[in-house]
Amino acid sequence: MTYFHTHILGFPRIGKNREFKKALEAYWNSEISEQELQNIGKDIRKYNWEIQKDSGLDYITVGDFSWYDHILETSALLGVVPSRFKEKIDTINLDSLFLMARGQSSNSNNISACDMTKWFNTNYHYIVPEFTEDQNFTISTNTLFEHIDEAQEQGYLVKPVLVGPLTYLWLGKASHPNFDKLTLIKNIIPIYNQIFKKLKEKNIDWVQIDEPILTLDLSPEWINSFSETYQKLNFNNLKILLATYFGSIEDKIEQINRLPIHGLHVDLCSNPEQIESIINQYSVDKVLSVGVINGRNIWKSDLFKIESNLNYLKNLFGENLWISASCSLLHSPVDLDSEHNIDPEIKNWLAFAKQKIQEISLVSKILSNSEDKNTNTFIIENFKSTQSRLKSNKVHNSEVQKNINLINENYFKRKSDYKERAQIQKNKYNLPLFPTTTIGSFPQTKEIRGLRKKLKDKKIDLNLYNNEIKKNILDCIQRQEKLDIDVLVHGEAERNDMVEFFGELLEGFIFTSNGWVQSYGSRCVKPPVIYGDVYRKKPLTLEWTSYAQSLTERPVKGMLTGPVTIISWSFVRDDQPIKETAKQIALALREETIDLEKAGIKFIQIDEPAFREALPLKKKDWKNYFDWAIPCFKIASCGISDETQIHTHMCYSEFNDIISYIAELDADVITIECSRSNMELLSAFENYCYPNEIGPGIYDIHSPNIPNTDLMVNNLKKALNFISKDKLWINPDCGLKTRNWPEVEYALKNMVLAAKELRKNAT
Ligand SMILES: Nc1nc2c(c(=O)[nH]1)N[C@@H](CNc1ccc(C(=O)N[C@@H](CCC(=O)N[C@@H](CCC(=O)N[C@@H](CCC(=O)O)C(=O)O)C(=O)O)C(=O)O)cc1)CN2
Ligand code: MET
Ligand SMILES: [Zn+2]
Repeated sequence: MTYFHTHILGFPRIGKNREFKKALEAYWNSEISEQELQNIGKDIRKYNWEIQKDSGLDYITVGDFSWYDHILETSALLGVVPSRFKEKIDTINLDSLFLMARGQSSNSNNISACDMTKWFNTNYHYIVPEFTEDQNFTISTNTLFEHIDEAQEQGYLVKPVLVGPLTYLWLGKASHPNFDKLTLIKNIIPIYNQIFKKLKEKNIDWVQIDEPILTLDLSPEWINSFSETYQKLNFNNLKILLATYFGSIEDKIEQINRLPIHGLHVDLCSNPEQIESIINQYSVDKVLSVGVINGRNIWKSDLFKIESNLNYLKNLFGENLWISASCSLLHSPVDLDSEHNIDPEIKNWLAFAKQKIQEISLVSKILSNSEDKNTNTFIIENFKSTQSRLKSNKVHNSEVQKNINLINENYFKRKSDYKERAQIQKNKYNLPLFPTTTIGSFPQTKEIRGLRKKLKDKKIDLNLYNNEIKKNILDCIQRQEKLDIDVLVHGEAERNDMVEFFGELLEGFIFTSNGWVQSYGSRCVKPPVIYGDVYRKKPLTLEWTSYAQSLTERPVKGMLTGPVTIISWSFVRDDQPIKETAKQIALALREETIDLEKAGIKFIQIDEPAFREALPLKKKDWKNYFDWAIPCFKIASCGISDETQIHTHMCYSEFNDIISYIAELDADVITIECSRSNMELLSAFENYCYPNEIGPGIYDIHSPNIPNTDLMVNNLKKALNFISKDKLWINPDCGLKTRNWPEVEYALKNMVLAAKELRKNAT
């Protein structure tokens, strides 16, 4: 009987009940000691490893745990600390990691945090390494080795995971634009060799090296550097499993096959077709680990389908075929067994990280024709679930289909073009030059969150909850009036999250009680699940927005999340193309904008912060994406009259290469994050002659450091080099929900003063 090894690339580090978040924040608030924090980490790892062992995985993956982020952890391992921290960091310890991730602000000394950015096309964020030309690398922490000892002491067969040297370099930023960070590879290789030596001393057999950049469009220099680097790495008789994920490596399989590695992991969920090229070019004498269980969604896998797809590979590779999930399970919630409120029919269709591990094990058993009774029971259960989902009448709704069929070209067009609209809007609203606004959310205080928790636990009723939220909205409006902001917002107090909130209100979604996924550091999200056709049964935001507008003479901007972002930050259906689901969401949002307009709301923002992140990793796939993403935004935003002003907001964006597509969205105003690039990002808007109005974020809301008015004025003057004065808005770079009120009031006071200062000079 042939045996097929099983493993995962990584497991969520947040614990079954977000023990990670709670411990981390308690430690930062000095409520627990470092020892207590470390003990909680140990418990989480123990739990994670037990799950892998109990399900019968052959290797336990170690090295995926970090108290903040695994790229930051790699920087710590390799001793990469930006010079501004050097005075504070002697030897690298846990606090050094937090200092780099969060920066430090004190009266005397502000040290800015390292940049944080999106992890490929996911909603996870990593801390960006910073490299200088004379960058030194030395092994500087023992965390990885200690975790290996810990797992071995518990009796596990350990497969450590390392971020590959080229992926690590690629993800970092060079200290100045003319310095090619790839030249640093020669300094990194010896350190990896020392790490391999240490791993060998620990009797490690297989090591997983993650090189996900192999799924990107890479320049020839970077591709060639793979063979040079891997030739120079001295694996010390360790066996190397090179892990790729999030896309296809078919364009590089020839080079990969020549690397002195012993195994390759490929993601057959994001790109099943690549298997053809792999079969043709990859040597069957090496291990092929197939990622057949999707690490990015929550659906039970169809095990029979997987089996039939793998039959050919099974014969070809024999025992060299390994079974795994497509990518690290970091992107899945931990355990479906913690869910007690999901409709049982739908719950039966789901699998979280723990259940996905069981599926991996089952696939291996099915392939080996294992006859044990347990396996058979599971397989029959799996078959029943997948059939039940296929046949359920909960999924399809003919009314929704009818409305989708009504979509015609008028749905994608505002009545007049931007120039005419702008004139109409200018005459009507009479806003000052350089109008001020914010991005939507105001502080989500402990009280607001506590209130929602009490509502959930049925300790208060909905009436009381709504009244308390109304008080918050009133307070938020009054504070904005006092600050003299021009276009107000209601503050989003009623929203747990900008996507989950809409998921809870729209039909076709379910939401979980405990399906948390790490987004960055201690911050998590609970992505809602789209299981069926989406539609709007009743207005979503109308009541809150109208209430806010009733409290003030100033305009209140309605606040919606756009179709691309709702899709990207939810778990989506895999039984129809994403663009179909996006269209349904767009129609629901269109109905909402029409209702808002009818109720007298003159400004409506449709947030699309995930517009860039959702872009396919390879340029050849961009057109396909824009062909649905842009029309969906337009379906949502074009149902209203010329005088209603549409805003959109994007953050974490590299705009240069997609600016023309952003212009196609034709939002009247776009507010964007660019304070961290010192307004340089705006050159894209200038070069392209961006036609509509722009609000470049004037300060970084992710940091507690707040610039004074002079600095803001300076930055705005820079912005005026790129944007004409009649098109410039003034706003922070993102929502303010993670900040506290004193910070927010101080920052916005400075911001409004900066606007006034600029107006003085402009007239
Ligand atoms: N989905 C999404 N993705 C995004 C963003 C975003 O806003 N949403 N922004 C960017 C940055 N990412 C972010 C991700 C998460 C958070 C964030 O603040 N998350 C909160 C959770 C938000 C939430 O759901 N809050 C719930 C409360 C959930 C909770 O923890 N409840 C406590 C009790 C509440 C208390 O007493 O404090 C419990 O159950 O024990 C609510 O407000 O109702 C957190 O981790 O703390 C911020 C930014 C990019 N990606
Ligand atoms: C991540 S983008 C956030 C936009 C949202 N309107 C907010 O202000 O929080
Ligand atoms: Zn934002």
